[in-house]
Formats: sequence, C-alpha cells, structure tokens
Amino acid sequence: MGTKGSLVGAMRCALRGIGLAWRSERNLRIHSLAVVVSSAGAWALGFSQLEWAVLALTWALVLGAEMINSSIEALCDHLHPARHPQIARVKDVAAGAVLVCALVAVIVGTLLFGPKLVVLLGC
Ligand SMILES: Nc1ncnc2c1ncn2[C@@H]1O[C@H](COP(=O)(O)OP(=O)(O)OP(=O)(O)O)[C@@H](O)[C@H]1O
Repeated sequence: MGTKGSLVGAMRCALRGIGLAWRSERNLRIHSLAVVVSSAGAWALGFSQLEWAVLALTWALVLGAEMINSSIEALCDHLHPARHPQIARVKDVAAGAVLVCALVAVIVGTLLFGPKLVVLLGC
C-alpha cells in the first residue's frame, strides 16, 4: 500500500531523512555530540524549565540548519555536478546560514552556562 499523502508515510520519510543525514554528515554528528555534552552540563547545573527550553530551541536551530544545508548541497551536486560559480554561491550562502546559527548557539550557550559556571567555580 502506498504511503503517499499519509501522516505515517510523511513521518517515515522524515525519519529516513534524519537517518540519511546522520550517516552522511560528519558535522551533524559533531553538533549532536554538542547536544549530548550541553545536556549533561545543563543537568549537572540544574537548569530551569525555561533554560532547558532555550537550550532545546538552540539545538533545533543548529541541527535543522545543518540538515537543510546538507540537503541543499546534495541537490546542487545532483543537478549540477560540474563546478559553477552559481553553485558555489548557493553552497556558500547555505554554509553561511549554518555558521550564523552556530555562532548564535555559542552566544546562547555562554549566556546560559557562563553565570552558573562563574558561581560554581567562585570566580
Ligand atoms: N559544483 C561546485 N561549483 C563551484 N563551487 C563548488 C562546487 N561544489 C562545491 N563548491 C565550493 O566548495 C565548497 C564546499 O562544498 P562541498 O559541497 O564540498 O561542501 P562540504 O565541504 O561537503 O560542506 P560540509 O562540510 O558543510 O558538508 C562550497 O561552499 C563551494 O564554495
């Protein structure tokens, strides 16, 4: 039976996409490691519900941007395997979007973890 159009089918495709991205994208695995490390830190530092929510949104921002970037790269490579300045532009802008998200994540992480670490370490 075809799954086209069904909610379950759409979910299955999305999960397959996550699996594909996980297997093929090294940067996604690195960012996922940051999720695990920051989770452990947030748990150890007793983050509030609001702090967890901000942290979770930051993870979604970075991981989502990385996955969209990788799908844009795959589309470019499929449609135009040869080198072309317009492909370079598309890929560079997509990579720039990931960088913006990663820099924002660093700022958010510093704001969330910084004050708690200062108190903990007695600086
Ligand atoms: N077909 C192309 N034509 C012109 N420039 C390209 C092309 N493919 C890649 N580039 C240039 O090389 C850069 C890296 O592209 P590539 O597809 O190798 O990404 P990547 O190194 O795998 O990135 P990531 O680490 O995010 O997966 C692009 O940002 C672009 O500047």
